[in-house]
Amino acid sequence: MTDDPTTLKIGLPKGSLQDPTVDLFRRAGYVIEVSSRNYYPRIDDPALSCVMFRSQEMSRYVEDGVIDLGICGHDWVVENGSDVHEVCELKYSRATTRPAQWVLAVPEESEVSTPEQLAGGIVATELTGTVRRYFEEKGIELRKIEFSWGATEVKARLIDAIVDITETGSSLVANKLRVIDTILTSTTRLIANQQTWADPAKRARIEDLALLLQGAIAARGRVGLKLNVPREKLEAVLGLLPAAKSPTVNELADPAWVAIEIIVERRTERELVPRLHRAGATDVFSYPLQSVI
Ligand SMILES: Nc1ncnc2c1ncn2[C@@H]1O[C@H](COP(=O)(O)OP(=O)(O)OP(=O)(O)O)[C@@H](O)[C@H]1O
Ligand SMILES: O=P(O)(O)OC[C@H]1O[C@H](OP(=O)(O)OP(=O)(O)O)[C@H](O)[C@@H]1O
Ligand SMILES: [Mg+2]
Repeated sequence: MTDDPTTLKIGLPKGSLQDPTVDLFRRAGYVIEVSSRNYYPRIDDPALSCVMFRSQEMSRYVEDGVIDLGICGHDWVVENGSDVHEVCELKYSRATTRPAQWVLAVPEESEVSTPEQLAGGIVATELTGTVRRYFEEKGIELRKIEFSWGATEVKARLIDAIVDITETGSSLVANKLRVIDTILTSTTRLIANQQTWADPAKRARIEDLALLLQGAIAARGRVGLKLNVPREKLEAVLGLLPAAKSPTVNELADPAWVAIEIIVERRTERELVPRLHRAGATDVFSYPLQSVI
């Protein structure tokens, strides 16, 4: 890491969020290299220096100014009660773009179906502070909230319940667990040290970084479409396109034809393209987008 005071020190999350975070930086246009035992990834931006931390600890180091910025789950900012500035939400988890959820779960065969029925029981979790507050706010007294180092699902049958994180739900299904409540929903965040954020020059650079990262996320769900249309069918084809943004319409060498270019939601592509073709569009091709800002 550099000691240059103008360099922004950013913490990248080790663990669950590591691969999707590195992938996000690459799609945002950075060349970033991570090697397995070196916790200082190399990045091709001289104004940024990277260090890897566990997501759980990120907000503490950002709060203390050890690093200027960090990427971590919102859950651990809440759990640590850190005074940091949340610059923006970055919508990705370990495997999907869905948020991760901390859920209160019991074995499928358990008679418990409400948190109140857990009074006097033992609950295991990694997120002890947040879980303690949850039960306190409901006025439910437990015998114990036990810290779990991991493999939390297995403990549900040894004690009364667990609070663990779920994203795809496959671990809950595999361990035959039933969710009785959601305690916290969490997405990934870009967080900044309060003093760094208060510095206008640094803030502008952080905002630029946020824009690039969010642009790469926005591009993931969209595709570009390019198509040629006979001029007399232009109106019919335009009528099929999403209304929110007007498409680019370009002249072609042959005055009887025009070319249309538009960005659409990836999930609508399959339905839209055959309809455009039927309406007279030819040479329809779609391409992935690197970034949408
Ligand atoms: N599917 C997921 N499982 C676990 N954490 C996830 C998932 N999706 C997103 N996260 C986020 O990742 C962070 C936890 O990451 P971290 O890698 O440090 O823990 P971990 O995955 O439990 O690590 P370990 O492999 O040691 O269990 C949290 O902020 C959490 O919200
Ligand atoms: O809903 P899913 O997509 O299945 O994801 C949730 C799983 O991921 C995490 O486990 P992790 O790999 O961190 O192992 P750990 O339980 O040992 O921490 C979490 O503790 C769940 O087990
Ligand atoms: Mg884990």
